Amino acid sequence: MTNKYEGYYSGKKGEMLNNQYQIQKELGSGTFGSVFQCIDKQRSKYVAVKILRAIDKYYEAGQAELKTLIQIRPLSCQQVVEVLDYFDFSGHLCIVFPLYGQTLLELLKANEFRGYNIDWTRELSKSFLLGIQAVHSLSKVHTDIKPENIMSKGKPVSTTVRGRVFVHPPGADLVLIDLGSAVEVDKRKPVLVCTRQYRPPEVMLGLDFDYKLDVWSAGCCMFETITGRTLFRTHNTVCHLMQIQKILGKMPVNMYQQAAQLKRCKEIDSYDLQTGLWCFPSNYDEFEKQALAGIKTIEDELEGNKYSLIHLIRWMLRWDPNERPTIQQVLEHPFFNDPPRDTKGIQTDADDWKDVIDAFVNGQVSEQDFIAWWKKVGK
Ligand SMILES: Nc1ncnc2c1ncn2[C@@H]1O[C@H](COP(=O)(O)OP(=O)(O)OP(=O)(O)O)[C@@H](O)[C@H]1O
Repeated sequence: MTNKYEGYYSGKKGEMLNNQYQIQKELGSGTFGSVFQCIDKQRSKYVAVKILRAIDKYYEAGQAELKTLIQIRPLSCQQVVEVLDYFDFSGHLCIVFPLYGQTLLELLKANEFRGYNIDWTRELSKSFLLGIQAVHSLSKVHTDIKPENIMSKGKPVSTTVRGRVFVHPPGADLVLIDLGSAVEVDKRKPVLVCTRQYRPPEVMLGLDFDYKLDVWSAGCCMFETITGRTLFRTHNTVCHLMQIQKILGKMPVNMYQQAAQLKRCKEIDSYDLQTGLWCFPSNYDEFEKQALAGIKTIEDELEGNKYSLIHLIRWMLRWDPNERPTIQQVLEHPFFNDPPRDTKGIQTDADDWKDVIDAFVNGQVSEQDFIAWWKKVGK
């Protein structure tokens, strides 16, 4: 039955869709529709059926998602959701996917938000970055990279390491889902895309965005994978920009100048041109002040981890999208070539390299020079 006002389909257990898919239970729902676990009666296997809302704009969004899914199929990328079938059912566009395990958010929750160790973080990140790379190869920006849109392919398993149980995907197989917000890079419009916590500054400022939007969001997801914590926790744009400022330092003035010229950012008055700082808006919540006080620099937040990871996340989280690496550069970063290490041994390389780190943080060493040095010292 369709909810007349919101257009969601409320599927009942046992109901047949398209004479082939029998509904078992609802797996989740989002802005665009609901996802049900079903049994494919023809192939005798479980599948996930996304039933788009029966409202024109969501039907059209579903068609756009389908188009991207079909375009990406020839790449045979194992890290992007696969489309198995699609059909119209009572005015709802339905898309059939393999049944995956749990979202990265659910996995982090199952581990009580303790985060994964560095070796798991490397493998899990590589997996979803390859998914993003496939989307970018179609000249599209995903625009909604977040732990809820990254899923374990298989049913998660529990492993005990030194008395501690942790839940993880079998292998490190993750898959990027929800291509419903993907936009062609040439046809993108300066609209408010991306889920709040993973939204980069250029989107908040109303500037044009491109592939580097996904790089920012992926950096936030990598931070969350290693720490178990969401990097930016706020619902207010200015407070969000202030949190970024606390972590990364001052926003480049040219970004303010562009935003002021384009006049798409209604919070622009909270930027103080004299000090070059974002300042609390009049409508901020006391909670926002506390959240800001709890924020440290990336180096402090990730203290105790290998510097290659700290360096990479810092690079992915540059204010200026032009200074962020491409997904290709991310995947080629030394972090992904580090030999796996046991959690006990990883402590920190940072002490050995303090001078180079300081030079990088102070802007005296460029990314390229840093990587060249890195390769030279055999890392
Ligand atoms: N193939 C799948 N297997 C198992 N569960 C799935 C699958 N696809 C989606 N889900 C579940 O359904 C939820 C919603 O899916 P999806 O993100 O595609 O919907 P949406 O309406 O586009 O959401 P959003 O509002 O985030 O854009 C997911 O977070 C996940 O929990």
